[in-house]
Amino acid sequence: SLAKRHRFWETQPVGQFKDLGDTTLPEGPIEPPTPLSEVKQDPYNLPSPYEWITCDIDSEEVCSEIYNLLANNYVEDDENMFRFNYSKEFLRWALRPPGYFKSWHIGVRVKTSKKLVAFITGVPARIRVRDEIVIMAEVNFLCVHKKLRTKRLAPVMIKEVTRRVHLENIWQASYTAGVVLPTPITTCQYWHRSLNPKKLIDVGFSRLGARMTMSRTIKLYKLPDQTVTPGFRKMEPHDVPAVTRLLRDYMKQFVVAPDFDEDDVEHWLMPKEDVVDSFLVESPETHEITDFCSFYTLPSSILGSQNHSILKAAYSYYNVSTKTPLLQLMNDALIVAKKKDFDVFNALDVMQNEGFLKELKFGPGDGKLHYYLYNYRLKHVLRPSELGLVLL
Ligand SMILES: CCCCCCCCCCCCCC(=O)CSCCNC(=O)CCNC(=O)[C@H](O)C(C)(C)COP(=O)(O)OP(=O)(O)OC[C@H]1O[C@@H](n2cnc3c(N)ncnc32)[C@H](O)[C@@H]1OP(=O)(O)O
Ligand SMILES: CN(C)Cc1n[nH]c2ccc(-c3ccc(F)cc3OCCn3ccnc3)cc12
Repeated sequence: SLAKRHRFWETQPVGQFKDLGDTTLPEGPIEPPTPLSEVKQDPYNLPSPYEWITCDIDSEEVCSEIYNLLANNYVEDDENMFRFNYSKEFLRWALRPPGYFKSWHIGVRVKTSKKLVAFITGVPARIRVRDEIVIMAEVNFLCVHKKLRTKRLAPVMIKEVTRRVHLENIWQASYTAGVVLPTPITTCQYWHRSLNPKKLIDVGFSRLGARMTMSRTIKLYKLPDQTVTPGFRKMEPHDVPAVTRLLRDYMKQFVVAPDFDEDDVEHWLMPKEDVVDSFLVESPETHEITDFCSFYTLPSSILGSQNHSILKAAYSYYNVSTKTPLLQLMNDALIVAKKKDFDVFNALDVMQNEGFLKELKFGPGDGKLHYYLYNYRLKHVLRPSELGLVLL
C-alpha cells in the first residue's frame, strides 16, 4: 500500500494513502449525494459471456447456488488451509435484516449455462460515527469464481452494488477485508481460543507448544462443564427491549458502532440454531438484565485433511458487561461454546476484547482484518478499541 497502484480504488471516494496525515481534510462525506435522476439507471457492462442476476435468497435453489459458489471460492486463510463455509441459514440471516433490498443481492452468471460465477451483497444499516447517524450499506460476500480471477471483475461488481445503493438514496458504505486497500479506518488483530485442541492440532490449525505434550495441552484448555455466573441464561423474545437498552447504552463509548433499535436487536441477536447464540445475565435478586454476550457460527472447510472436513468456529459478536466482569462473562461464553461442540472461539481485538484475550488463553491469529468506510472520511485512524462494529 506504500508503492502499490490502486487503479480502481484511486478513482473512488475513499481515503487515499496520499491524503494520510492531511488533517485539514474535514471528517464526513467525501462526495455529496448525486440527484437520483443523475444516477446511472442501467447496470454496468459485463464481459460478453456474462449477465447480471438479482439473486432471490428466499429461493432454495438460488440459495444453494450462492452457498456453493462461496463454499468453493470465498475467503481462505493465508496458507490456503481453510475456507469459510457460510451455511444457507446463515446467509439468509445475514442478507435479510430489517429494511433489506433484494436488488442488493447481486450475482453474475454465464449467459449460456446460467452458472453463478460471482456475487456481491449489501444490506442497509444505521451506523453512528461519533455523533452522526449515517445510513450505510454494509457490503459483503464479494466473490469471483477462482477461474475468473484477476480479470478486473471485482471493480465492476463494486460499481454495480454502488449504483444500486445510490438508487436507494444511500451514499455511504462499510466493509472489512483481510487485504489492505485505500484506506483502513482501523486494523484489527484476530485471536483464537482453542476448545478442541486435539482436533486443531490434527488439522494443522494449531501446533503443539514447545515442551508441551498433547495431554498437557488438552488440560491447559479444559473448561468447566457449567457456566459460573448466577442468572446466566439464553436470550428469549421478551428480553428484546431490555437487551436493546443495555446494548445502546454500552455502544455509546465507541466512535463507530451500529445504532440498533428493537427490530435490529431481534433480527441480529435473538438466538438462531447454528447461526447465532446469545446469552444474558438476569440478576436473581432484581431481575434486571445486567450483561450480554453473543457469538455467531461460521464453520470453515478444512482443505487438506483426511480425518476432518469441517472446523466448527464461533465468532465473538456483541458483548456487554455492566455488572459481571467481562472476563467471567466471556469465560461463560467459552464454556457454552465448548458444550455446543465448537472447535475454536474467535475474537477480534475490537471494543473491550483486549481485556480478556490473553487471560482467557486466546492466541493471536496469523492475519489482520481491516475496516473501511466508503465516501466517509475520518480525521484519524481509530484504535481497534474505539470500534464497536462486527461485520459477518
Ligand atoms: C455508497 C455504497 C458503496 C458500496 C460499495 C462500497 C465498497 C465495497 C468494496 C467491496 C467490499 C467487499 C467486502 C467483502 O466481501 C469481505 S472481504 C472478502 C472478499 N472476498 C474474497 O476474498 C473471496 C476470495 N477472493 C475473490 O473472490 C476475489 O479475489 C475478489 C473478488 C476478492 C477480487 O477479485 P480478483 O479477481 O482477485 O481481482 P480483480 O477482479 O482483478 O480486481 C482487482 C481490484 O479489486 C480490488 N480488490 C481485491 N480484493 C478486494 C476486496 N476484498 N475488497 C475490495 N476490493 C478488492 C483490488 O485492490 C484491485 O483494485 P485496485 O487495482 O484499485 O487495487
Ligand atoms: C468479516 N468478513 C467480511 C469475512 C472476512 N473476509 N475476509 C476476512 C479475513 C479474515 C477474517 C477473520 C475474522 C476473524 C477471525 F477470528 C478470523 C478471520 O480469518 C481467519 C483466516 N481465515 C479466513 C478463512 N478461514 C480462516 C474474516 C474475513
